[in-house]
Amino acid sequence: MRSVEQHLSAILAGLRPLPPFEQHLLDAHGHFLAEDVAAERDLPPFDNSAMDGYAVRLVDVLGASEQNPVVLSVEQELPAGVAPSLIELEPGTCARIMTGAPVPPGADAIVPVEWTDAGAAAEGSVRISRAPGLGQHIRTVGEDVRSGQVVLTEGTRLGARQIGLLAAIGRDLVAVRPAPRVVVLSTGAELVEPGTEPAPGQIHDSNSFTLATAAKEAGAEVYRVGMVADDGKALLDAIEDQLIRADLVITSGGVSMGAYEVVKETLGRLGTVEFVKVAMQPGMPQGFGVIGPDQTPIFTLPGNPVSAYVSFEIFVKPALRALQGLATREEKAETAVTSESFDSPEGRRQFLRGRLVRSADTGEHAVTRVGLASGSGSHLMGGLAHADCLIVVPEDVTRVEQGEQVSILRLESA
Ligand SMILES: Nc1nc2c(c(=O)[nH]1)N[C@H]1C(S)=C(S)[C@@H](COP(=O)(O)OP(=O)(O)OC[C@H]3O[C@@H](n4cnc5c(N)ncnc54)[C@H](O)[C@@H]3O)O[C@H]1N2
Ligand code: MOO
Repeated sequence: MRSVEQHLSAILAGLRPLPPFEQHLLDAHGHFLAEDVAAERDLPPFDNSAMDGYAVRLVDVLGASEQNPVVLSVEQELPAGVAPSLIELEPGTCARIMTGAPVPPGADAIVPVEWTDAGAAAEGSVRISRAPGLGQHIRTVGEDVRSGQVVLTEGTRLGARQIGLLAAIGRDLVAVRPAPRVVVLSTGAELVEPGTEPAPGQIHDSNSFTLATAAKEAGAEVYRVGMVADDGKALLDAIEDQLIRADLVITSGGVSMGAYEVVKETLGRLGTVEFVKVAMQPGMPQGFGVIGPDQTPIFTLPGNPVSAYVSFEIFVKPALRALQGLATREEKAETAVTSESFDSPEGRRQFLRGRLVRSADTGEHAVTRVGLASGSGSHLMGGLAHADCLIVVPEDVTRVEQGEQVSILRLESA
């Protein structure tokens, strides 16, 4: 049997990041940057006012107070957007200025309009009753971002705040990784679509829904094909039809030891997909390889619903990250104290469904505690839906006692 690490390494060795492409800002949203972005100009690009008020020479207004106001003649009018042909502020004068307007040469502080009579007393002059500090209310050139500074690094996911920064420094196009296009199909003669009444012996296909939405949560663009009959030709035809729009294919079912293991039998014959046993529970029977003219990677996950999901978390998610040019796992290893005792199979890494327990009094947990969300059966979907982490029990541990530290992997929810 292969270890989890050996199988993951074998998978990652066969994957390259998808080629980057240039996108307009709005379309780049949600994608990962494929370049370091440096600012081509300073931000703010020029000294400008943070207040509606009056640009002054500080020496002219020092000591101004309600009792001893200073009166200055208003020689300039500076709305935001004025051309930079600014005139030097003469001593004893000031400029009426709006928020965002460039500060004229000579001015070294802004008096907010609230500290003045707004020119009410006499035409062409303003009465100032309070002095600002040196440079007060002036936003200086480059104080936010310097020209040449790297503002966002490769691998950053572009959300609203990052897109806003790119726009602020004047970028309209950025190189990003495309969302991997993932095709999901399920095999099994017993499967029917949700919303239809299963005949005796039939069950609803849940794997293709779990896997499609998990792939979407991991940043993929997903095509759920649904169910394919347990027939080798139908399976190959369905996969070949889909390859045109796939950067990655995921199947579930048909990979263990049964008499009708269509995936294993059909893809095994191609010689490019390897079927192995991995020392884990759930998720022991695994397949990975490439298929078609473009050597599209394909995962053949086990059919048991929890096995398929755990296999996705442990193997497919890192692969989707690799296709997007990212390090394989984002999360740091965490630990928690178990509130229950349980057994674990020898020689296999067990991934149990866990639920973090919040302390009733504070709502905080200085020590993270975790309980079981369900038993370890690979068919128990109810418990999986209520889990918020996987408890990871090493291969050589067969018993965990209540109160012991265990490793956990947090599960994301939409
Ligand atoms: N003799 C052995 N039997 C089994 C072994 C083994 O080593 N020797 N391994 C077991 C383990 S572990 C797993 S996991 C499963 C893997 O089975 P397959 O990948 O071949 O999947 P199926 O046989 O098609 O289905 C297994 C189980 O899951 C249900 N299923 C399948 N697809 C779906 C779906 N899309 N939605 C919901 N449920 C699905 C299916 O009905 C079966 O109950 O093999 C064990 N057996
Ligand atoms: O290894 Mo299977 O995936 O436990 O149910």
